[in-house]
Amino acid sequence: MSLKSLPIVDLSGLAEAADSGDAARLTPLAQAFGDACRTYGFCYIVNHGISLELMRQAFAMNAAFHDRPLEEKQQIAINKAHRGYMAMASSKIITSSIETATKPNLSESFMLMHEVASGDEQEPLDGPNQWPAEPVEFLTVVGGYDTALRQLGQRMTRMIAVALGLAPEGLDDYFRRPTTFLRMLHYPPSPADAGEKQYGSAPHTDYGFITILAQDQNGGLQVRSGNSEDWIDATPIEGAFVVNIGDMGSRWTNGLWRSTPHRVINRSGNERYSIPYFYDPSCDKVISCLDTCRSAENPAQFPPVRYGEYLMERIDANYSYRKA
Ligand SMILES: O=C(O)CCC(=O)C(=O)O
Ligand SMILES: [Fe+2]
Repeated sequence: MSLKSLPIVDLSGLAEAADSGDAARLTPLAQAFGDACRTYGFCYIVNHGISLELMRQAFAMNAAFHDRPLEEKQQIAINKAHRGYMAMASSKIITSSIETATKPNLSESFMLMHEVASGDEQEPLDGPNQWPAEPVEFLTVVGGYDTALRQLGQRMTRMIAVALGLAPEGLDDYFRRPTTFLRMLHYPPSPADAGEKQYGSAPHTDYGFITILAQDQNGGLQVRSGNSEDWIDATPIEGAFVVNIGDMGSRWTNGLWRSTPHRVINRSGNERYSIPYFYDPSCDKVISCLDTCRSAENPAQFPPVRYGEYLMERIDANYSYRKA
């Protein structure tokens, strides 16, 4: 199958329906979202409840942070808990089944994860976040954005449960301590002489459950069309998020929902900023094929896996700082 543009799913009413666990009101949203996930693994969402103003403020912080001097950003260089600043060219996608990455990605980023107080660490990636001292509003704005996105992830998970034939609360237990990554990305313009395979983000699938991505107006994100070699532009829509299913989301659903390859090439000539938010299960949860996604004719394709173990394998393979 090939497609020209991603479907747009209207989530009006999600907050009330999800918070009250109202399956009947979640059903129409769940149907539209589930269709997109089965067919494309990608869609835009609109009327999702996050204000345009908050999105704009988060982008302003993204640009202001990356404008700070490199030495200052390096003071919060990414740590073993995967939190902090990742300099240009430090992530290369090794586990991609799509294409062997030959050059590091042309991007720098700031990674914020779910907060774990010092002394409360239980999992390999647990630990406190590293906040920059400048810009001074960063913690308040980005912390607020992170909280809002977590709530959206929670609500969408109730819709997703319904889409997968469960009660609205059917997946709640897996997300008691969700594993979250908020990544503030900066992509410089791709140089005019950039050769083949020089990407802002090389072709990959995401590891986790769902990704809720905000992008600026520059464009550059492309999504693979069906099983073909064509790429379609995820053209920016102001105020919308691009949502996609990650490998764990696909595995959980026995492959019924797709984890679709995507890539970024910033040909706009401008600095490009994006903020993906990865909303994943608690690390201590074992993910096995959902009962509603298997049958005698369609048995489970993947063995159960503890989410934390699966995640560490992917993270250790893809980030050079972990090998240092
Ligand atoms: O920057 C983007 O538009 C996409 C980023 C992405 O795919 C990722 O970080 O996994
Ligand atoms: Fe991605």
